[in-house]
Amino acid sequence: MESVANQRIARVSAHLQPPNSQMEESCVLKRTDCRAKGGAPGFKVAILGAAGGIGQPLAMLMKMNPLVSVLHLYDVVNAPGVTADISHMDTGAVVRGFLGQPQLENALTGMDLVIIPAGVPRKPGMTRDDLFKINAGIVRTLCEGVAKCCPNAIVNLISNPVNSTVPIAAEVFKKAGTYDPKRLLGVTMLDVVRANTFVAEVLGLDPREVDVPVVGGHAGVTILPLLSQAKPPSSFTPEETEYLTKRIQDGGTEVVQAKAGAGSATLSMAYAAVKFADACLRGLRGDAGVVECAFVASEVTELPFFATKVRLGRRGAEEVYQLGPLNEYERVGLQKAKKELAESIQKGTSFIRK
Ligand SMILES: NC(=O)c1ccc[n+]([C@@H]2O[C@H](COP(=O)([O-])OP(=O)(O)OC[C@H]3O[C@@H](n4cnc5c(N)ncnc54)[C@H](O)[C@@H]3O)[C@@H](O)[C@H]2O)c1
Ligand SMILES: O=C(O)C[C@H](O)C(=O)O
Repeated sequence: MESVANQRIARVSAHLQPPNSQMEESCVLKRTDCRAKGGAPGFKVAILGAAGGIGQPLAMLMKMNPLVSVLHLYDVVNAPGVTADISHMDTGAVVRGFLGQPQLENALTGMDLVIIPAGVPRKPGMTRDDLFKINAGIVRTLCEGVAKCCPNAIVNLISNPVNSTVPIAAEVFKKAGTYDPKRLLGVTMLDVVRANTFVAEVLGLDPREVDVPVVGGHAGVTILPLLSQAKPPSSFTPEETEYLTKRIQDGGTEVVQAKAGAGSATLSMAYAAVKFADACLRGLRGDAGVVECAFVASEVTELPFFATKVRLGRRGAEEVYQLGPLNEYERVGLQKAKKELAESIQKGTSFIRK
């Protein structure tokens, strides 16, 4: 006769996620039989592209974030392995893995925040725009999933070229009738992280004491650090300004060249993505005064999207801040940035509208 325990196991095993079920077949006590069933309070976060160079350290850092109660890891490859690995960390978030397109909807349903680092990275000699051909379609498919399964989620879009993928996402959401410009944020945090680091080096400060706004977009000359607004207030020689601006604009290329064909920034990007996601979650929680730079729908310039400081709240980017006073060097940089940005935005928009 079947034991009561086995009957209970048979009853609950129907609820197992597919990536876990193979592993659980060999166990006598199944995970769903365990006594602790209640999740900690917190937010539900999905990472799309979770098995990648950014995705893996990002998943690890989000598993360590006390604001996260449920972490969904989705990829078209290797999601079960990354999920099994991360799920053994003794932090609060419950981790579930999802593999391939048929599991995208389950990965997204009920999510508060969706972070998207899915897509191919650069190799030496490529621009971010060279990634458009492959990544535009990936972002479209994933955003269609978001529109269907979690239309109220905040989206943090990392996949390059950000200057075009954010307009693509906006058009997908418009088409689905779910577009809320406040909830769609292109992640430019790595530019701020780099600016803080490089400025701190020049000034001989701890980078944690430095805050440099970086506006515009996320590629080459569209990355515009506002050194005149750096905190603590500092003056820079023309040589320092030129060196810092170029180094911040070329930070991504510096890493691509150093990795020599093995991809682009992953670890510093995961750090930056978590810094930004944490700010979004604090905003969602209702914390006051959460302000970061992001590439968002904007009326700050004549362009429909632009990166500036935004205030993050329960509805996403609740306030988009003006540029503030610029010096002559920055005004010239702004004109160059806008020219290139306009083309990249148009390219993204027409990819969906055509
Ligand atoms: N915004 C930024 O500041 C910033 C910084 C660094 C990198 N990036 C960009 O992030 C992207 C990812 O970089 P990476 O180094 O992690 O690349 P990677 O190749 O290491 O990882 C990408 C992951 O995406 C997955 N993927 C591909 N198609 C998918 C799909 N349809 N659905 C779900 N997952 C899919 C791949 O399987 C892979 O695991 C690139 O486009 C890169 O240019 C942006
Ligand atoms: O440079 C890249 O291709 C990746 C990313 O956008 C970065 O800034 O590091």
